[in-house]
Amino acid sequence: MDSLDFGALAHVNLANSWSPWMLAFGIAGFAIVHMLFTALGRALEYRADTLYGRERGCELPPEVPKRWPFGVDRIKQLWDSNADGRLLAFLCSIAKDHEPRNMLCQHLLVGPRAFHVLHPKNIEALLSTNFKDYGFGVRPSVFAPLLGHGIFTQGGAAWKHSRGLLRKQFVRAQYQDNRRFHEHVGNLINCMSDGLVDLQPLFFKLTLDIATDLLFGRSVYSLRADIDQAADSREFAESFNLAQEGLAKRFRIAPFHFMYSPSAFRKACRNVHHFVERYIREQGFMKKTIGGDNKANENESAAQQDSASWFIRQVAQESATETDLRDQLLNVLLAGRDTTACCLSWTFRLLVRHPAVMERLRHEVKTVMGDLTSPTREQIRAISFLSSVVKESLRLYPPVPVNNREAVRTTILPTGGGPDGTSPMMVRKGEMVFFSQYVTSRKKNIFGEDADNFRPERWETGELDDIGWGYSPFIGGPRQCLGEDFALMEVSYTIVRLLQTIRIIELPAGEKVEPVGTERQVLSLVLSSADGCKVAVQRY
Ligand code: HEM
Repeated sequence: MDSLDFGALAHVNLANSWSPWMLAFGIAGFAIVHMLFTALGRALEYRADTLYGRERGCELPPEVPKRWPFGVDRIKQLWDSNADGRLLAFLCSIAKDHEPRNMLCQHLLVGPRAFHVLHPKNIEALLSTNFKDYGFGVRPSVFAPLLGHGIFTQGGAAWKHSRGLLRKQFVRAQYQDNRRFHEHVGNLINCMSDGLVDLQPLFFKLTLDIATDLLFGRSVYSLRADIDQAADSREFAESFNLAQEGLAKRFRIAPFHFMYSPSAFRKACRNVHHFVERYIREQGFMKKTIGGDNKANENESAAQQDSASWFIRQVAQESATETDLRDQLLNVLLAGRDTTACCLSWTFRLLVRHPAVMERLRHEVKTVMGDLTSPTREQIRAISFLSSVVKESLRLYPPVPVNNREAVRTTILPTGGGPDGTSPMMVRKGEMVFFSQYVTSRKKNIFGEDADNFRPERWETGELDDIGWGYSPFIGGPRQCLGEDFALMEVSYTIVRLLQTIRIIELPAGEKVEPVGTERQVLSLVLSSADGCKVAVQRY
């Protein structure tokens, strides 16, 4: 019995002392088998993709030359040119080195292969024909702290829902008069007294005021900061700017974005969220959705539907929670605010440097408008040279100058591969495709020998009638900018009113005139001028 007892005891002890080891070995064994299977799966997938590409005649484009391991020299060049405010000029110079086809790929650090495509056929495949083969990669998590889940960061069914919901509101906005613009552009004009004015920061305030007015039905009135702006609106505007700067920093280091989340950035995001949530609650936009029943909103009175807050009310109807509603509005605010401000700012920078264009525009505004002071949509459309000026400004300075997508499955770009650059190119799952309207805009085989020059007349002669995917500052395909019409009307209205109310808007004495595209720029989420948009003004 005794010996039996000892044996049983020894067995138990042995089992106790061996079990953690066995567990560790088991886990390690499982991990190794898992890794082997994953590697095998990847190898098989890689081989199947290679065959798929070979059968379709796919070839790679040339690789961007690099001298140091992992392309560290290239990263340094990108970093330095960005710090110098000349990143896009640097990208253009690389494209020029590879004329005429400009199709390149590169590997940096240990990241996936990245393709750089400029050919309109490839842009069309990327954004339209093979739209479903691409996603945003890390974009959603880069933007998450401020934007949460909304149209700008979503994909798949969630994006489709957001798109359908918001599209209805933007269609409705097209039938509205320009009253909203009138008030805020009036505030802008009041901020300008005779002498030197930097228009760029004023345009950022203007577009924030207009966008918050459209989306929330309540403007934050940042152009009235020195008069009667409410304290909470001021805090929102400041926090939104700070949070956006933080997002731009995270975007710049995209694969390592999680490393940038300082407390000031997190606080700014929190302030923005609290402001919108408080407003939603105070106004009771979600009140009737308690218990998941938001049908009651459909019975809103006609007066409510017509009120200034129609946009937020409509979006609330199809939002499940307060957070969904908040996120959706912040997504649109981010998409629509800086882009429009940059467009206005570059347009005036160009106009004051091209006085003959400014003069002709003034003349056409006067001819159509006479002494009328509140331009309607129809009157704005009748000033046809205005649309050419804005188009040309968006060509040379697209507010979103560089963009990218990540392949969610292996797919094909129709051209650019092989020694003569005409073979299709295979993009494997996980690889990146970069495209740049800024660089494409300077291609002479698309826009002619004077592609680098500001010449709005090129849009009047019919020479660009077939431009198609060669010109897409609002991109195209299923994710085409929803605010295009709104933005163009906002920009046009502002230009008309400034020309009507300010007798002289010109280049200040001593201000530099550099060839288009050689000035210092700031590339954050959008493209702005490092030296602002300084003008000398004299009112009537
Ligand atoms: C000149 C001004 C503008 C330009 C150049 C512009 C450009 C763009 C571009 C390039 C995109 C695509 C981004 C991507 O998918 O990677 C986009 C998307 C979007 N834009 Fe604009 N935008 C402008 C103004 C506006 C305005 C004023 C609004 C709204 C008030 C707006 C709302 C949106 C929305 C909601 C999307 C997301 C569409 C989707 O993903 O389905 N944009 N815009």
